[in-house]
Formats: sequence, structure tokens, C-alpha cells
Amino acid sequence: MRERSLQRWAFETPGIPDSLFVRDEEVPMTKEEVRAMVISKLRLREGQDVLDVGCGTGSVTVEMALVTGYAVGIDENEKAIELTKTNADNFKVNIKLIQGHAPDVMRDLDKFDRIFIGGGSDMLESILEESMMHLKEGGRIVLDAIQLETATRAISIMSTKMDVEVTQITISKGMRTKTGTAMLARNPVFIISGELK
Ligand SMILES: C[S@@+](CC[C@H](N)C(=O)[O-])C[C@H]1O[C@@H](n2cnc3c(N)ncnc32)[C@H](O)[C@@H]1O
Repeated sequence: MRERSLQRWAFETPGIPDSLFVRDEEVPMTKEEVRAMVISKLRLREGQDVLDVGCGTGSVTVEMALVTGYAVGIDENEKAIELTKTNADNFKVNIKLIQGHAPDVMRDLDKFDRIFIGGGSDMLESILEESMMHLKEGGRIVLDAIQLETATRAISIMSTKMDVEVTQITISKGMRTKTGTAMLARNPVFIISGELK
């Protein structure tokens, strides 16, 4: 059943259910509703060069590569690299993985059309500066943040060189109770998108 689902999603558009990714409790994953917004804000097209900084479980890396045909993922955690490889293999997408600390490992890379920053908030300033230097003309950066401080830091850095859009989403998921469906609210998430001026 799971194998059939993987095959189906591997050949269709993004919007993959979380349950189809192999996970590990030590490695966080961007949940599918947030991922859908991130993928939308990246404005992906086939053939673009794309980078996922802090690829974690690889859910965003996989969905990026499904559209573009190829994605590069970076993570400092060995377990995250293993998981991303497993998930990319399961969805039969073409990716390259780099284990290391951002922004250090970004310095030797070529330029990208799209960069998603899903990790590294302690190094946010330098990761964003390096990302803006690694963007092709018309390139976009998207990042997600839980904390207000991360969002405001990102907005002020990105605004120096980019047109910035700020989106905040709050997802609630329905839970069946004896009498109906109760909505359970999740944390608000900020999605900051920037395009080079
Ligand atoms: C929230 S998770 C990303 C989830 C991912 N988008 C997904 O869908 O599975 C953040 C990841 O960033 C990685 N990370 C944090 N700081 C980093 C840094 N400076 N360099 C590389 N990876 C980093 C962590 O190891 C973690 O796997």
C-alpha cells in the first residue's frame, strides 16, 4: 500500500502527505501544510538550480526536486543526511547532499535560482548573506521561522538587497472526538520570501 502511494506521488505534482516520508524523532520535518506554502513561495520551475539549507528529513528537498528535476541539500547532522537520501531514493528524485555546517559549506557552491533556508537560525545572518551572494539574477530565497525574532532578523537582512514578502500561517488540524471534529491549533509559522531587486 505504502509502496503504491510512493509510486503515485513520485510521478505527480508535489503535495506529498507527511506519512509517506521516512522519519526519525531526532530530526525535525517541515509539516505538509507549511511545506505547501514554502513550495508555492519558491515559485519553482523545471530546470532551476535549487538549494535546501538544513534539509532535515528531506521533505522540502524531495518536493523541490520533483518540480525542478534536481536539488542540493545541506545538513550538519549525519542522521538528517541519511534520512534525506532515503526519502529521495524512495521518491526516485535526483539530489546531491552535502554534510556540513552552513554557511561554511556553501562558499564553494555555484549560484542557485532558489534557496530555501529551513535550519540554522543561530547562523541566520551569515547564512542569509551567503545565500544572497549565491543567487542568480531574479533568484528567490524563502525561509520559515517559528520565532518572531528570527523572522524580524531575516526581514531586516533580506530587505537590504531584496523585495521581501512576509506571510504568517496558523494551521489547525481536525481531530475526531466522540461528538464531532475538534480543531487543534499549531504554532504560527512565518514564511519570509525575498526576490533580488
Ligand atoms: C527544522 S529542520 C529542517 C526540516 C526540513 N525542512 C524537512 O522538511 O525535513 C532544521 C535542520 O537544519 C539543520 N541545521 C541547523 N543549523 C544548521 C547549520 N548551520 N548548517 C547545516 N545544517 C543546519 C539541522 O540539523 C536540522 O536537520
